[in-house]
Amino acid sequence: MTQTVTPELRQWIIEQSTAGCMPEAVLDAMVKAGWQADVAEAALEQTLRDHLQKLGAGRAAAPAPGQAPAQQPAQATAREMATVRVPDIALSGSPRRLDAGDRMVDVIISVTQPRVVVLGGLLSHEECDGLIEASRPRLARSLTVQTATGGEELNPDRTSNGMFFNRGESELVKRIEARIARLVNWPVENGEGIQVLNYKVGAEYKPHYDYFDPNEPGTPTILKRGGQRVGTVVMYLNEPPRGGGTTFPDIGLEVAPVRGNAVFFSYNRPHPGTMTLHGGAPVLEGEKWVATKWMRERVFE
Ligand SMILES: O=C(O)CCC(=O)C(=O)O
Ligand SMILES: [Fe+2]
Repeated sequence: MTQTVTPELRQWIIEQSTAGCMPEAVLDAMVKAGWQADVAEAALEQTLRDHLQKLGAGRAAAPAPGQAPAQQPAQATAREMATVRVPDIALSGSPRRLDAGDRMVDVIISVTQPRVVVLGGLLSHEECDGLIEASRPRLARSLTVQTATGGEELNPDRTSNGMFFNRGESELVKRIEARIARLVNWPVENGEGIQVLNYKVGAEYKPHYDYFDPNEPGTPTILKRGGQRVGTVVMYLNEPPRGGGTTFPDIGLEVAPVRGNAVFFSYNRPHPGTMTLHGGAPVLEGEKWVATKWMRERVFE
């Protein structure tokens, strides 16, 4: 059976995309509604391309008489058209150290795909201790935002204790937030409050993605506050003698938890294709403390 793309479907695609739905989610919904995957993909790509061209034509100046019309941009895929800007660290020229404003930070490892950068000395030892001590009275078994409802729940995949600082709540928190914002070129206002996690022996955070799953019914509610997550910085506040590394199974990378160091990674769409699956490996000896900073597309308040 041949399926025909109707004007209603085109209109629906444009509405979903304008509302911030990623192409993968729109595609998925179409397939679930009975569209053949190849028809759905072609319709999505063509509709978005036509729509963007129409928007662009509205803005572009008409060519002067006798002048050739402006060249059409190279054909982009629907995914490329929907790609968002993400936090990133300026590493062109391969600098050994980065100026984070009030502190120089070492570049230890950088990976381009996925974007992962291991940073040395993002925090001083005193700052690590300061975060741990400030968090202690507020620790509770970690809750994860539950995308099914938009609420919070106890997550068996995450056996750590945790708490959130409010953004800018103390001089220490403010200083660290400003440093991260400068390093990853992303506004402080787009960041969630720093989260501190404490893992005891045997505790872990099973591999997961930090973005919110577009297929979960609670996700649109979560996204109203600042849009998707697009980047993460995990800072190590202490050093468990064994275990507790941050693993990236898709690329076989394990980052050792070294006090004051951090791992940064970014993801331009909420999709496993970003290869940003990661987890906190079980702590085998001692305990582990980390502070996580998540960055959103827009202002988070
Ligand atoms: O504990 C770790 O190494 C990873 C933490 C993490 O993935 C998170 O906080 O989202
Ligand atoms: Fe994570």
